Amino acid sequence: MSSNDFSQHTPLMRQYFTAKAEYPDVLLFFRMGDFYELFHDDARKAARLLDITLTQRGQSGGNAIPMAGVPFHAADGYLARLVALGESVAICEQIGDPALAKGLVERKVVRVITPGTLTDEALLEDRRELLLLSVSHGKSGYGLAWADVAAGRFLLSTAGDADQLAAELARLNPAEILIPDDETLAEQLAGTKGLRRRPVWYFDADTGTRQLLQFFGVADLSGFGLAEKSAANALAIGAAGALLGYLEETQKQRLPHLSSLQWEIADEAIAMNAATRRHLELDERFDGQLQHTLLGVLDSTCSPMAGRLLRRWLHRPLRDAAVVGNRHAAVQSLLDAGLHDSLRAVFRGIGDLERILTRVALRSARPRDLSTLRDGLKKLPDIHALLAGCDAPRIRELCAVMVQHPELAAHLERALLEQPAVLLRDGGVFAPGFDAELDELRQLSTHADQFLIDLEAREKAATGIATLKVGYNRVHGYYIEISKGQADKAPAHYTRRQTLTGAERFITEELKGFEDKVLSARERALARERLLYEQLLDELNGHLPALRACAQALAECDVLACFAERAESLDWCRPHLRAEDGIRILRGRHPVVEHVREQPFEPNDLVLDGERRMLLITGPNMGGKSTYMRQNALIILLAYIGSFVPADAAEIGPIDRILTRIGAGDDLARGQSTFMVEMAETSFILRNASARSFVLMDEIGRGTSTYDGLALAQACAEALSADNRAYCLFATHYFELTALPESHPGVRNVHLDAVEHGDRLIFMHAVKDGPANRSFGLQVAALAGLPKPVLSRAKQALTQLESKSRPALDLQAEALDNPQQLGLFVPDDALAKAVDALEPDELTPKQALEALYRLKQLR
Ligand SMILES: Nc1ncnc2c1ncn2[C@@H]1O[C@H](COP(=O)(O)OP(=O)(O)OP(=O)(O)O)[C@@H](O)[C@H]1O
Repeated sequence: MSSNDFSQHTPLMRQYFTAKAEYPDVLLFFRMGDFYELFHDDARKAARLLDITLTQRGQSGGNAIPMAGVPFHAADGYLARLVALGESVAICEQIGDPALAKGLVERKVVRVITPGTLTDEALLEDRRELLLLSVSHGKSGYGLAWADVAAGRFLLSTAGDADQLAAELARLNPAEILIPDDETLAEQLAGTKGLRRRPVWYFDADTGTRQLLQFFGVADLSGFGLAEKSAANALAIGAAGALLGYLEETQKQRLPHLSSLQWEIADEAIAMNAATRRHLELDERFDGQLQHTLLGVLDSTCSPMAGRLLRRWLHRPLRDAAVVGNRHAAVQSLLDAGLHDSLRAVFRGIGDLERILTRVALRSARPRDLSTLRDGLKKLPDIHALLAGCDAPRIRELCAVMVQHPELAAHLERALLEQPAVLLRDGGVFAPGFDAELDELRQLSTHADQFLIDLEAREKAATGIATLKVGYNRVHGYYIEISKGQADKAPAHYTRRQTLTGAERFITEELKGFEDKVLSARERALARERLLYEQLLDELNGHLPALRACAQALAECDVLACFAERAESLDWCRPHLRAEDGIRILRGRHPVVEHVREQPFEPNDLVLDGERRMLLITGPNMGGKSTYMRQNALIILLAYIGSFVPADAAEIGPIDRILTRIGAGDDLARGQSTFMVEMAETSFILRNASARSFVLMDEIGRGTSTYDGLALAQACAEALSADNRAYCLFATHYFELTALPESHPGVRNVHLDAVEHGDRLIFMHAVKDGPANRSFGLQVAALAGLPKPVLSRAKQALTQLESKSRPALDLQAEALDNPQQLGLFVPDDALAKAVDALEPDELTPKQALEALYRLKQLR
């Protein structure tokens, strides 16, 4: 806008435009009295996003000004909605006192509320952290720095390639991402929510180093593992510098609670990419629902901070069996001592100390934050007493960090009312007896009447004047009134204040002093409370590092107690993480399906080792293939976060990755066809799976024509077993693949079964050795209600197809070039094979009956 334009505006609008010019990209909440007003485009946008009325305000520069506003006292709700939509809001407050200002009151942007930097309780979700992530890039890959400002965590990592970066983004799920304003990342991350482009030089490593040194007040960065001048460090420092710059710009205050910087090294965790997290529905289902997810079943933590820690653990299973084993031992010791219930009863009253301490550091803590902190500290002795009987090393370590603060707890106890006011500005925060001056001020304002009655009685007695009375009027204030007739008896220290027809009014030093005190007592009591509050915050800030460590230890104990409770309630067992390779899960169950299903869940084993690395899983639709595959991935994941697992026994060797390819149409929105997504995910797996990776492949190849699909499925299965040598569960409807074990020693067939009973189909859900013999596709279709005429036509077509003989599976190169040679149905000698495979002495009556049904179907 030219200065010419500018001068045409009213002084208020000029003030507005000056503020807005500094924050062109965010909504500006401009404080006017009891409202935050938005103007021009901001007003139009806010009206649309918040469904508030768009009005107009007078004229400025010759035009009506579009305006929308939200009441100051209801601003939190609107801000929460805006940040949830990814918007940032600059809060422009009135700085001066409007009553004292000559002309226009001064206004200033005091902070910018952005989705990734929230700390206000009202704007945060209890159990979900909001992260601000900054990403830099260079020849050696990417540097990542992220902060959970509300909890006071500041971390670093690096990603070697775009795949790893995508995996980290999926793990962290940041609310805001700062990227250099160049093409590399902008293109790569296009469409990611919360992207903010920042000038490229903000990510410069030298600038970053200076910023970090200054921010932490240290002479070098060796304490943060950043001493070495490596390319990875430079990238991480660049990202951290840009992040600090953004925090400075938006928060406009010191952030003393971000007191350290930690590395989270990718190789220390079991890697899971975005697809795996989605497929396993760790904390969100395909349809976006949160219920019936692993976290939904697992999370019985008491405090919100523990809920957040558990979610972080779930997204970052650790490879270090010693650390995880210590968690198992801690859970076991809680169970052995039968402590988890009583511990959890105490944790229920702990509250979100982690976030409260952040607000203490930012001096935005509210009175109820401090009373929650007080109540939490009061519980520490009980927690220590309960844990005294637990000798698990991790519990002992946590107890050592959970330092008790008896003096601080007693101080808060003395200082605060049991239930202090919600807002400091209303007073009513400090307890009587804590501060003599406050008590007196309160006494004055609340007990003024009694004082006057007492004074009147005293003065009557002292002067012997029966008509003497004490009164008050708005003009003259307090007075002692004596009737005309007795006025000359007034003692010498009475000063005449007013003469009325029938009476004289006096004032005394004492009454004057009382008046001064009373009239301002309320204001002064409030000011006193504010001062005491600041002092209390100072004191608490002196203990901040120890209190924060204590809060973190409490959160971890809460999670471990949750694991113990879940293990007991859901009958889960302690897994054994062994050093040798291999997986042996006995009678494993799917934690979520079991939880949701009303009928009993059929447990199944999984044994994988050097000889038996891949299971080809066949069986009817609805038979339980996907459930079986996922349950094993979830059991492995649970074991490596430190939880017990839904099985009778589990021994699991080292795992470096969990990789999954499971179909779901959720990627269509991203403009990729189902088949493209399937192949992209498969190629990721083939590039990344190692002999210690656990891989799930669900019906690979079904997204394209039968022969192409079969050929691809075969080639992938061969590669995974022969080249990657990964532990793999490979579910397929291509029966041809069941011949694979003949040529590939590490591959075994297992199947799930169903039996027809009259016109009903009964799924057995039990995993058995050997291939399935038919798919029951038509029966399942009937169950799903496919129209009868379509079904009968399908039956005819099936009979025709089945009557054509087919060659045995041969997927050598020539066959792949002539896919028509490939057949799709059960080999002719299947009946003979199935009869051979029967061991009549080993069968239960139920299994014998099932076998009979199977044999009949093979005819
Ligand atoms: N072990 C089990 N015990 C009890 N019920 C089970 C078991 N496994 C699966 N189910 C039930 O069967 C349903 C179908 O299972 P699932 O989706 O795993 O079958 P599927 O073989 O993968 O089917 P499709 O081939 O059609 O994808 C599940 O929703 C669950 O309710």
